[in-house]
Amino acid sequence: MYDFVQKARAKGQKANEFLEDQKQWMESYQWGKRSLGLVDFDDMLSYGNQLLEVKGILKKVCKQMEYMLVDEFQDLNKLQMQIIMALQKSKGNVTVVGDERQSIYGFRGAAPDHNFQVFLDHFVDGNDVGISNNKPVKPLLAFYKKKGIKESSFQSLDTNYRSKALLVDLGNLVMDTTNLDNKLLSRLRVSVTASPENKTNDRDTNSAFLWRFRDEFQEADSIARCVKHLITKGGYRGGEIAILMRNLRFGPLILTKNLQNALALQGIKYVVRGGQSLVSSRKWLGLANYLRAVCLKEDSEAMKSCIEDFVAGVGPATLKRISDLEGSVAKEFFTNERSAEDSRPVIVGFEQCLDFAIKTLVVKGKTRQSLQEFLEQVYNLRGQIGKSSLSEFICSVYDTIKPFYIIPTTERNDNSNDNNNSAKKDENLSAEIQNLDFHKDFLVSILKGFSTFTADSSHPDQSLSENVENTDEYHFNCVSIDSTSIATRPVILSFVAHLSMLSDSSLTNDIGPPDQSDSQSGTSNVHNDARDTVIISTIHQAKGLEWPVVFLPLFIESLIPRLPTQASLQLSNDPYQNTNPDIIKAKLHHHFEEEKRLAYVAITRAKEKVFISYPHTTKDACFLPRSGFGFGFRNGNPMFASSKAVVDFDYYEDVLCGNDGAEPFSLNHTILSRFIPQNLRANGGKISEYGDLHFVKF
Ligand SMILES: Nc1ncnc2c1ncn2[C@@H]1O[C@H](COP(=O)(O)OP(=O)(O)OP(=O)(O)O)[C@@H](O)[C@H]1O
Repeated sequence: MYDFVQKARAKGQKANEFLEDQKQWMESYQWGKRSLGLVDFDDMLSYGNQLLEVKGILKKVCKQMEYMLVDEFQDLNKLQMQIIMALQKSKGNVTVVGDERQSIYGFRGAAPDHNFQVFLDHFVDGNDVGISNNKPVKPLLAFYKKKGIKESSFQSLDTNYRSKALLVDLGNLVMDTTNLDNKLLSRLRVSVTASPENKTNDRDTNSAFLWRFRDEFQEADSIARCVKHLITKGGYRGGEIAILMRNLRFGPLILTKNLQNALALQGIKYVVRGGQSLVSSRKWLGLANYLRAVCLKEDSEAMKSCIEDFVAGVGPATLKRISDLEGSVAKEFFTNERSAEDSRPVIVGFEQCLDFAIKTLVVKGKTRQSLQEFLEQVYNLRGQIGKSSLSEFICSVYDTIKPFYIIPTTERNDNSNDNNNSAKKDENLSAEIQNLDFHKDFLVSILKGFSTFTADSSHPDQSLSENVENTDEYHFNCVSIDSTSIATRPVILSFVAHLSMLSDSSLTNDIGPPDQSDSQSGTSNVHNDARDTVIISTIHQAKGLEWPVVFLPLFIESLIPRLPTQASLQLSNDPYQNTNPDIIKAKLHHHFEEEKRLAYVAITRAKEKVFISYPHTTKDACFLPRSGFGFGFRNGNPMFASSKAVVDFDYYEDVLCGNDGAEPFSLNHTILSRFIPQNLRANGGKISEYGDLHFVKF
């Protein structure tokens, strides 16, 4: 319903244009909003627009601004365009920047052709407003010359300073196959070239990769290993890497789940953006950290975060003092537990430092007491591993941290320099507990919805959610956390990954530039450091952003390009129109053009490397190699038009594309017919239902 309302409003549809049942939807949606006292995003636009009609307001607003600059102009819908029109003070005060290739908000009513047309008709007055040395858009000028528009009213931005030349080529290949049926847009299009600097860089030859994997588990695992490799050996930081996907969910399927598990198992910090967050709360992150701290003794960062969250009066300064004991702990270990001949290095985790700090009175008084109590709780919970079921165990962890969320700040002992910091945090946490019904039943319901592939690695597809009891009955085998066996850890980590996805927005909120005091004191507060956090995001959310390295997993038909649904084709209720092959063809064309632009946006987010991948076993194949996108496999090697892409990780030889011989491609191929799976192609123009999706036969 929301989807319908959103689209209708974005298109500026009026009530009298709706059918009877659509009117009812609209009314009940409005009623629901009003009764809850809510204003949605479109309301902000339409109320804003209405406000401008109130006498005096428009004048007042316009007085405040001399010039207007509109970025991402192609994405404006009609309502937004109306606002721009209203705010236009005089010709020449509006500058718009847009790229028709990046128009990916058609589903929200974006109408680039309409926007550019309106701009040319209403805003351009022929004033010479030359602002750069870029070339004007020649073809467009020829067309508009007779209207008296001067050349410098248009500037073409045709140099890509962001990406390596091969990535620019790849983007162009994708777009070259786009058939523009709109004259204005085709006149506006300029061909993009890489900047001279990006053309000459040696690394360019290793910038684009196409991977095919056995299945989505192998894909996720390999991406996580590759990310790790890039961070540990390639000199990249986590925050320089993004994993972009068409959808983070697909119906009930959580598409990022495998990736999250794989990243968690590699110890890579990540944040999921753009997903539908079921629970937006920091407390879920707190629970996830506590689980990690209990289950993974070596996860120092999780333990530090827990202490910050759950131990009163301890903040970054105290944590740093404790971390600094690393050397002393190692020395003690060598003296007491190692023979003189054993020269293996020793890795000291934060927990050992904490234990040492308590023993040697490096921390004193109430802080020491609180830290000791915290450690004892952790040890107690660890003792349960191997004895209780997953749900019992997680509920015990929850019971342990629950009091920290409900004890008011004033009753907490704040006894160090970190008081302010921790008091503020406590305040946030207790505000959250009041707002959300955070109780055990809810936790258990999440647990019941949790399915993991790690419970029985011999059956990677086993979904524990099919049988809740399975999860509940699953007992940990791992008797000691120190054991090298990881038999139970994946289960817990899977759950942690699952949980952190539920709390993705709270994680996102936590990410920010490193705290000044932290960098001065040398403390690394990794959890709050965006620079070390890999981003998992939707392609739509990545718009306008860039990363040195971009992974594009699950590049499979049905995700990208998404197959058209009845709704996406916006078929009308008129049965004649729905069976008219020309109309259907035109709408399909429109649908897939937008999907290709999405691929273009995804590819052009990368500055240095892009890894496009897809699992082989799914029913849906990757459409890239056989589409007009201009790249595919030859003799088992991924190739683009220039054959320049060479995979540079020997490490990954085993997981790279299989030998499927040449798979030729043709730039001239009719994209449309290639996109529609063979079995769905038929004569006539009937719509058939296929599972939940409606496919169109033509
Ligand atoms: N003249 C220039 N010289 C060097 N680098 C530049 C120049 N202009 C832009 N860049 C760099 O190129 C990258 C892309 O620039 P910017 O984000 O402004 O482009 P954009 O057209 O808005 O991109 P998109 O619309 O695809 O998101 C940035 O890293 C920016 O610093």
